[in-house]
Amino acid sequence: MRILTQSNDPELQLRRGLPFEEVVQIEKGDCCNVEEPPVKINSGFDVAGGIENCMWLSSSNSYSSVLRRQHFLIRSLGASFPLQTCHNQMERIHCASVSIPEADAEGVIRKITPVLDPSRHKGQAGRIAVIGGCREYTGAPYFTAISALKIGADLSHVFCTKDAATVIKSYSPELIVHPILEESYSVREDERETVSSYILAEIKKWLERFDCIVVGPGLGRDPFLLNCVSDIMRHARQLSIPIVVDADGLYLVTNNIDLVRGNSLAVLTPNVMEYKRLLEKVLNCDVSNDNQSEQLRLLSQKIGGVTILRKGKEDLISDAKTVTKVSTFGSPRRCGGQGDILCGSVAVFTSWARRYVMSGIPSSETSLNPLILGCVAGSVLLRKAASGAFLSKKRATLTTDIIEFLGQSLEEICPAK
Ligand SMILES: NC(=O)C1=CN([C@@H]2O[C@H](COP(=O)(O)OP(=O)(O)OC[C@H]3O[C@@H](n4cnc5c(N)ncnc54)[C@H](OP(=O)(O)O)[C@@H]3O)[C@@H](O)[C@H]2O)[C@@H](O)CC1
Ligand SMILES: Nc1ncnc2c1ncn2[C@@H]1O[C@H](COP(=O)(O)OP(=O)(O)OP(=O)(O)O)[C@@H](O)[C@H]1O
Ligand SMILES: [Mg+2]
Repeated sequence: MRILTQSNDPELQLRRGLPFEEVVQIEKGDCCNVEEPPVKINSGFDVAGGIENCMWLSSSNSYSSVLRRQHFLIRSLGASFPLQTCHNQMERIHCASVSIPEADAEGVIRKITPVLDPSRHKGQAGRIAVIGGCREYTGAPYFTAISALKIGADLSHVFCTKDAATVIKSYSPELIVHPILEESYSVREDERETVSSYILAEIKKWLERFDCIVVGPGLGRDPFLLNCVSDIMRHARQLSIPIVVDADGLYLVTNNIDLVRGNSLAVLTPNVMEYKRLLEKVLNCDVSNDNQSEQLRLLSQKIGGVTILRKGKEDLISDAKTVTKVSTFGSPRRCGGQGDILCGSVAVFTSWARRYVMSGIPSSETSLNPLILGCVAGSVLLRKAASGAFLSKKRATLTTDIIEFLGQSLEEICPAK
């Protein structure tokens, strides 16, 4: 038997003309007769003699049946490999790649979505704040804030610059827009200290009322503005307010990772590029497609266990302890703004998941990190709304169309009693 020595990717093996061998699942600790000694999986434990979750591929069957069987066996593994130490050249795991378990995302939504109880009052279904919106970007903070409302939050605030405030207010009377932030061009050098103190004091009046804040959509990269937002993030952390960091908030955090390091109430939602930049900065390595699960978990661990939702064709989610994914629904349309919807969705569901977990209802979900639950729920709802919008609008699908499908998508998963 030969373990895949070149790569986890059977297709790559094929291209290299290497033969496959019988697909065999080896139970943990089994010994097996292999012509070659088992390859050491550099994961802090020795597999010589006993095999830990290794896979072989068969040369007797056709490639597709091999791949099918391999996927079946991998799914049955459901294993979580121990952490890999990350060198500049990620050590390759010499076993077929292990698929990441799919979350029961709709089940999570049904569990954590609160009933519309007539005895509850305004605000109890969620108060969300978006910190973002500048001269250049006004759509993103609107997408995030209105999505939170459309999903079921009671109040949605936007803290943005003066230039952006009038524009965002004009998009919707539903949003409470605070023109508090400033960019460098509108602040004299000698006033910066005073202005940034004023900005923090103004936001402090509101912060502790929020169940979750989203930092980044349409924030832009103005140094003065980002410095003020850093102070706001530190204050939110002192108040133990959950925080979702997206878009230019990730630009800020990637360059100041201590803003979120070790914050168990922080969720990062990087897209492909933002993830690449974060990985380079924190782990000093490239994105590896061979062991996405371990790499994501290691990244989260290196940042002290923050929850990371790696956006993409499949949304991968980890808090360094668990790794799960959401790959259902989705649409082939890649219009700008879908990530903004996602972080608004994650913010609402995270606040609901925390209430659910703190309610003490005995359930398998209550043992999970509520931020993981919020990411799973936030992701599947965005993806379901995107697929609904695409079915109706096809290539003309816009982010505003997807937002219009959020309510119906949630209703289909979890009907309002
Ligand atoms: N209507 C509005 O107001 C909206 C405002 N928004 C706000 O804009 C700000 C910047 O956000 P962003 O997404 O444009 O910047 P970022 O993600 O750094 O991409 C930079 C470059 O990376 C690349 N790239 C991106 N994705 C990739 C992929 N999947 N796979 C491969 N490559 C990929 C791509 O480069 P290229 O393709 O040109 O090589 C892209 O140009 C931020 O504050 C956000 O909130 C947006 O939310 C949209 C709606
Ligand atoms: N190739 C894909 N196929 C299906 N769904 C995808 C694909 N890429 C992303 N998605 C879905 O779209 C969501 C947003 O991902 P995207 O990469 O567009 O974020 P973003 O670049 O931050 O968006 P924004 O334009 O708002 O900044 C993801 O959470 C994922 O569910
Ligand atoms: Mg984005």
